[in-house]
Amino acid sequence: MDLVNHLDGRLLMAVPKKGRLHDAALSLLQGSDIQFHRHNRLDIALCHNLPIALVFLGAADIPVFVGEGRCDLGITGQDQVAESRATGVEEILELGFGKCRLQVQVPANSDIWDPTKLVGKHIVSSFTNLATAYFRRMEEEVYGVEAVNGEGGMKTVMKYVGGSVEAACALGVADGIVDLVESGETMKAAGLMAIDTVMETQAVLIRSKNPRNPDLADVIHSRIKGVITAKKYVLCTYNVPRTLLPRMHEITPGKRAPTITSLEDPGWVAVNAMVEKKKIADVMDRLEVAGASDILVLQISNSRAGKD
Ligand SMILES: Nc1ncnc2c1ncn2[C@@H]1O[C@H](COP(=O)(O)OP(=O)(O)OP(=O)(O)O)[C@@H](O)[C@H]1O
Ligand SMILES: O=P(O)(O)OC[C@H]1O[C@H](OP(=O)(O)OP(=O)(O)O)[C@H](O)[C@@H]1O
Ligand SMILES: [Mg+2]
Repeated sequence: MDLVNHLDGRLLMAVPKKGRLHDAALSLLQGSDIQFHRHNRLDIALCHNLPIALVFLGAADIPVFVGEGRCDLGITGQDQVAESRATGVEEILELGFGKCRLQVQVPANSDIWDPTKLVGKHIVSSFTNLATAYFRRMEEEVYGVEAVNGEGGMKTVMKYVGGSVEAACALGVADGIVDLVESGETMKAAGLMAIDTVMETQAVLIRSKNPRNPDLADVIHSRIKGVITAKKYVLCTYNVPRTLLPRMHEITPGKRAPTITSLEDPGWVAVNAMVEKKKIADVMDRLEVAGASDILVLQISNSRAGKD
């Protein structure tokens, strides 16, 4: 198949080809009804039902491709967007997965508790741009702005490695590292401790500032937003005496406002409100105490909020 000719006129969407963001990104595409078949080993897949092609790339390369306008949309980490320094990229939607922190780490048995103590030493990271900017700030604290930006410049030595960054201290290559931490298991296993956070990150939907088909990019944005909202919220419905509505409104304000429907009994109303999944048990307890009855919670399989 001549894939290149088939790409003409299609919106190109970059998706992490492996790693921590791959599965969750594919599940978002599935929820958004972006149908495709990826041939074995091919990094480009045409969608059957939309004029879109998916491009499977490393998470670090995605902001670069989108920033240069070679792809129109992409899913990657905020850390990768910041590290790439891509200027042609907009972060348009936080996706709620791939949450972790980029942290400065040192051997747990070392006496370095303060990151300024790493100034002038050897640092290893996959995020050398972010780490360099961070240590420039530390050096400015230690030596003053002029000394750091003048002749001689940075004294901290920065080295790039593409993975398994945690091994660098044990191998004697680094005094400290800058790497991602989620559960802390990897850091602990490597005998390291975190002494500062460079940035918090999660996966984001990014968009080129000049997408090929802005209307289709908006449609995909809106579909993905709908899937995320549906995952985050449940629909809570209950009956309540009309006189208690002000209190109920406080407990379930909904996303915009709750929907109130009259019942045959003129003294009663039915209420529908979206509630964040993580708060629903507490909300149900409070509704019950406040006098609501027939409380039901329904899963939302998809959603579309419309224009804000
Ligand atoms: N432990 C983690 N928990 C949550 N999100 C993470 C974690 N590690 C990385 N990420 C996020 O995923 C992005 C891609 O990192 P990942 O390590 O999956 O990619 P990779 O290095 O291309 O793949 P691999 O490590 O499999 O070679 C990171 O930039 C970060 O945003
Ligand atoms: O705090 P934790 O839950 O242990 O997660 C953090 C680890 O996850 C990522 O590594 P990954 O699995 O991508 O391996 P890599 O180092 O080879 O990239 C990251 O680079 C950390 O090493
Ligand atoms: Mg990795």
